[in-house]
Amino acid sequence: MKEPITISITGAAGHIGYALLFRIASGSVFGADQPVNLRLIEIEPALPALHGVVMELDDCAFPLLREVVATADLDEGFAGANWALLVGSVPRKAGMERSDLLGINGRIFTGQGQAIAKNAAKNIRVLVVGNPCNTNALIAKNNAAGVPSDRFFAMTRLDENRAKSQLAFKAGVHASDVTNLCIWGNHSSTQYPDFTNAKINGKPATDVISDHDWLKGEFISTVQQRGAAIIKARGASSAASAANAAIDTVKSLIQPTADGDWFSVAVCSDGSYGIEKGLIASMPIRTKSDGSWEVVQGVPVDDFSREKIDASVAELIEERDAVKDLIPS
Ligand SMILES: NC(=O)C1=CN([C@@H]2O[C@H](COP(=O)(O)OP(=O)(O)OC[C@H]3O[C@@H](n4cnc5c(N)ncnc54)[C@H](O)[C@@H]3O)[C@@H](O)[C@H]2O)C=CC1
Ligand SMILES: O=C([O-])CC(=O)C(=O)O
Repeated sequence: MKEPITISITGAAGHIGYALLFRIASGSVFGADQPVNLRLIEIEPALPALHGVVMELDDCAFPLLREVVATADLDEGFAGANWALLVGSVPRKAGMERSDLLGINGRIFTGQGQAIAKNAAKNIRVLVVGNPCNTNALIAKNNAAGVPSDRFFAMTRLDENRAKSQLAFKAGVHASDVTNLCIWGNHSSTQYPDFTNAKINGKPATDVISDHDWLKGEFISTVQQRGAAIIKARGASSAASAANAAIDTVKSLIQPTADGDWFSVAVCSDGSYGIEKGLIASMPIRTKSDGSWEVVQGVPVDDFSREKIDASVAELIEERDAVKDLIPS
């Protein structure tokens, strides 16, 4: 039996938390031979609800689940963490942009970044889900002195999965037939789902789908606005699909990427593709056989794509400038 790994999850009593914890505890994320410890972090008022969730975890009698800690104390919550899934934060309501949450949520990620730096394991990896996730990840990264920048990620996988499903519906194929789908930029309504490099059963999506007006118009706006459409329909923001995307992200970061493919996650830019260094921006990523990741280089960026990527990166710069006081110089 392997040594247990420790996963810290904030917002564990929330909607996404409820859809996430049980899949991690069951072994469907880190593997059927990998025991896990869960350190579940909530704000004080949500601790009673969190205790109910812990009772349910107990009642599953998961063979791989070892220690479960429920706490509002960040030092205790991130102690020895190998992975930190930062979900805890307020979701937006109908009519809001995700960036409207910066003032409410941004501050959460200063203390969490500091606590991660102080308490987590040396190999910590941090996935930020709470919105606006790119800039919250930027805040966490910049407050986590000593933790390398390549350990911080923000989630754009839900957007990738949404884009794959939309292309698959249009082409009359299954979503798993769609590969090489990159979301560029911010997890926001400026994000760019790049159909120009996507493939459907190995062929360019632009050859398989002849309706290029749809690709350039309705496809992009459907993906950009999908979160808002779910809030309108459900009266609450995506939770099960978001938890599923968080799981897909972690799995993609721990398993080698299929040859020639890539996946989407926002990482700390090294300046690739002209994206300002230091921003947390989504781009094409692959995981190598040694478990490290790299930005896939040489993905063609035409004039149409360039304009879209630049618009989303400009928004990331605006968000960063708006939270200057949360980022130590
Ligand atoms: N990146 C993405 O693709 C997506 C991101 N989201 C975002 O995920 C976040 C969580 O969504 P839901 O689970 O639906 O919301 P929710 O309101 O159901 O749960 C959030 C939980 O976070 C907790 N929380 C608040 N502040 C906290 C703090 N400082 N420390 C620890 N926990 C704290 C709350 O008590 C609550 O239990 C929202 O910001 C939402 O916008 C949602 C869907 C997709
Ligand atoms: O739209 C929202 O506020 C929640 C979210 O991030 C998504 O569903 O992509």
